[in-house]
Parts: sequence; C-alpha cells; structure tokens
Amino acid sequence: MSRNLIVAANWKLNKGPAEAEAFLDTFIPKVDAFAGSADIVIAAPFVTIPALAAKLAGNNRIAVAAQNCSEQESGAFTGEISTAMLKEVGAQYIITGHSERRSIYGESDALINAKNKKILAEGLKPIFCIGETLEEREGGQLESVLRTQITEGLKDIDSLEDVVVAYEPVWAIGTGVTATAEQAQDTQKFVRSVIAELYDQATADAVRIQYGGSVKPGNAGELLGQEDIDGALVGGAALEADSFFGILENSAQ
Ligand SMILES: O=C[C@H](O)COP(=O)(O)O
Repeated sequence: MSRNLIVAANWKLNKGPAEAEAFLDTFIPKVDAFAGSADIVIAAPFVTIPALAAKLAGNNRIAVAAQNCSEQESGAFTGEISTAMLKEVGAQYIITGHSERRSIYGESDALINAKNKKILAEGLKPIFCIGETLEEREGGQLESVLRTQITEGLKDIDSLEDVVVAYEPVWAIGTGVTATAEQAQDTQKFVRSVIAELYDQATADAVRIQYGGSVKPGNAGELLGQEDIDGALVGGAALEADSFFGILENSAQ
C-alpha cells in the first residue's frame, strides 16, 4: 500500500510572524526546487498563522496548521480559539493530543476526541498524537496505553480519510533520544492493527501514521523508510529551514 509521506513542522512556542516569514524566505525556494512528493505542513503559534497563510497563498505544496483549538463553537470560553477562526485565517490541519497538551495542560482522551470531531466537522484535518511514557513502555503498558488513546480519541469518528495519526513516544520528544527505526516500526504496525480492529483493513492501510521524537536529517531516511512510518512530526529540527528541508530531502520516496 503506498501512502504519500506527510512531513510536518511543529514550531511549538517559537516563531512570531516576522521569524516565520524569514524561515519561509529560505524554505520556499528549496521546496520549489525539490522533486519529492511529500505533503509538507507547518504548525505555527496562533498569531503566526495569518502571516504564514499570506506568504503561502497559492502555494499548494506547503500547508498551514494550528497546534491546538477549542472543542467549543463560540461563547464564554476565555482564551480559546475556534476551528472556524482557524479555518478563516488559513489553517488546514490542527494538532491534537500532543503529549505536551496531555501532560502540561491535563487534556483528557475525551477532550481530545471532542477536538478531533470539531476539527473534522469544520472540514479541517486533525494530526492526532498518541504516545507512551518511558515508565509505561518499561512497565509493559505500551499496547494498552496506545489502544486506549486511539479508541477514545477516535470515538464516534466514522471515517479516517482526513485524519493523520502521529505516534510520538514521550521519552523521545525533545530529548535527542530517538526510538530506533525497529521500535518505531513495530509500534506503528501495532497502531495500524488497532485501527484495523476498530475500523477495517482498508482504513488501516490508508491512514497515514507519522513518527515524532527527535527526528533530524540524519535519522529521517531510516525512520521514514519503514513500512508503517508515513512521515514525521518534527519539533526542534524544524526550527531551521535547512534542517527541516534536510529531513524532507533525506526522506524522499
Ligand atoms: O511535535 C513534535 C514532537 O513533539 C517532537 O519534538 P522533537 O522533534 O523536538 O523531539
């Protein structure tokens, strides 16, 4: 089954509009000259999205993403941003379930599920993150943790056509410790098997599963060359245009 790679930058709490524009000044010409077919996504802070979207207007190779959204439509929810607002300013994807949102901001599987449903109802695409802590992996809970996150996060979602899943072992995020290609492949094969159980084999074969956690130009080729790894969600190494482009280049199919 061939699935087009999807390589996404998650800038986290980095880059206001001016820095983002400077990044694109270097990055866009590289992508223009690049023959690879991967879908490219940049997830920026909310206030940076309009500048990114303006600079990428008419560019059909690089899509814009948000890193979070409200599960609510509108109303008295101070500090929240709706999917409709994000769509209006040019976001096409929204990250959900990132481990930093789960652990630092206490987001539950139920909240993440509500966000996934809201994003899909808005006609946008969730990049739905799952992943285990080192303690959970070493304690033999890897499969049960992932199974729960997948089952609860995708509850009552009929089609995965617009859903991207990102497997990010928490112990590999921002630590410089990458899962080995074998560990990532084995786990992502398991993730796909859970999706086949919950949906069907055709859905599991079609859904794209990214790997995230200390991906860099030097390890992207091996990781993204694995059968069940269909792209990357990149944090630190996506902050510099050369390094993010190096990941794309080294993972070209
Ligand atoms: O969303 C991206 C991940 O948290 C990975 O971050 P990292 O590449 O800095 O390890």
